[in-house]
Amino acid sequence: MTSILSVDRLTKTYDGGFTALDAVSLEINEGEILALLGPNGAGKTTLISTICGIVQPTSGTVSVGGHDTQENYREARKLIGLVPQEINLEPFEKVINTVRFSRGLFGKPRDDAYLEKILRQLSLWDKKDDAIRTLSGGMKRRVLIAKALSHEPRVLFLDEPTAGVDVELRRDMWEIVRDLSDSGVTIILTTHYIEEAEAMADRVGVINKGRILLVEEKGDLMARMGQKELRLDLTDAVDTVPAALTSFDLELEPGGTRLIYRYDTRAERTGIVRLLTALQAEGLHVSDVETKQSSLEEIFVGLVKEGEGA
Ligand SMILES: Nc1ncnc2c1ncn2[C@@H]1O[C@H](COP(=O)(O)OP(=O)(O)OP(=O)(O)O)[C@@H](O)[C@H]1O
Repeated sequence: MTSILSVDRLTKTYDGGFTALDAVSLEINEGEILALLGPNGAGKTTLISTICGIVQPTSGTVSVGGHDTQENYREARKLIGLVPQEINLEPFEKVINTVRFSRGLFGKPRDDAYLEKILRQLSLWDKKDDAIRTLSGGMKRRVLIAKALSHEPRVLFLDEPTAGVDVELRRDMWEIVRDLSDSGVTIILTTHYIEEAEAMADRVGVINKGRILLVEEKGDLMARMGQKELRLDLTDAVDTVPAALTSFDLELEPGGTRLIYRYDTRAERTGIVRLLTALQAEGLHVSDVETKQSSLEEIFVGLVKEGEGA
């Protein structure tokens, strides 16, 4: 895997003395989709803005495609496209003109064929001559993406691409992001929606209070998320898990009347029926059952809490 973006101990302390980024290090691989998940005020926008050169870092370095953003800002910035959180478009401008103008800002020669390609990809081609103010909110967001892609960046940042967007548009956006990824663009998006990270990302990073708490393959996180607990209350207490049941992943709670069985919800067989049959064969009677899902949400909330306790 080739690294396209390298963030090394990036720290940002704002003028008032508030540290919004605290020694953040992150390696982004070419072609991946990374979702940065974090609560309000975690530092997501500050991180993106610092990488894109909108905010000056207090210390640390960022390099994009081998170009240091401090020493070689213009070269580094050319490789980055940024879709901001807020819609900041010129209402009376035509779609095509605003996208063409964005490309020009990066000193790229006019290339109508390329702009047609991205406008088509974003289902905006038939709106190219429409004034921005006549577009729906979802289309305006797509225009922001078209602008960000206009100079052919290799890395695209999407800051909260679906904040305040309805469920249907959110799904549209997910599809667009996947499409862009398939066309070879590396994507870093921020979100507070866990399901968004689940739906799109190859890797998920969790950020809170200016610190990266983890960066992990989504599959690994999902494997943890897939865990479910079955709690079985026994009529009579036992001292230990009976030998016949040791092949099951069972935990006996203190007091001896509750067994906890952990299983993978995505497995073809959960083993529950087998477990209940084995319990019966052992002469153990179950008086009540309860299940509990450990979700990515719980993992996320747990991580954030742990980080705060530290
Ligand atoms: N210009 C600034 N001066 C001082 N503090 C700032 C400035 N910009 C942001 N902050 C603070 O830095 C922290 C991180 O803000 P940031 O916008 O990066 O968070 P975020 O994770 O993007 O949040 P959200 O999800 O709400 O957009 C916040 O506490 C915010 O108040």
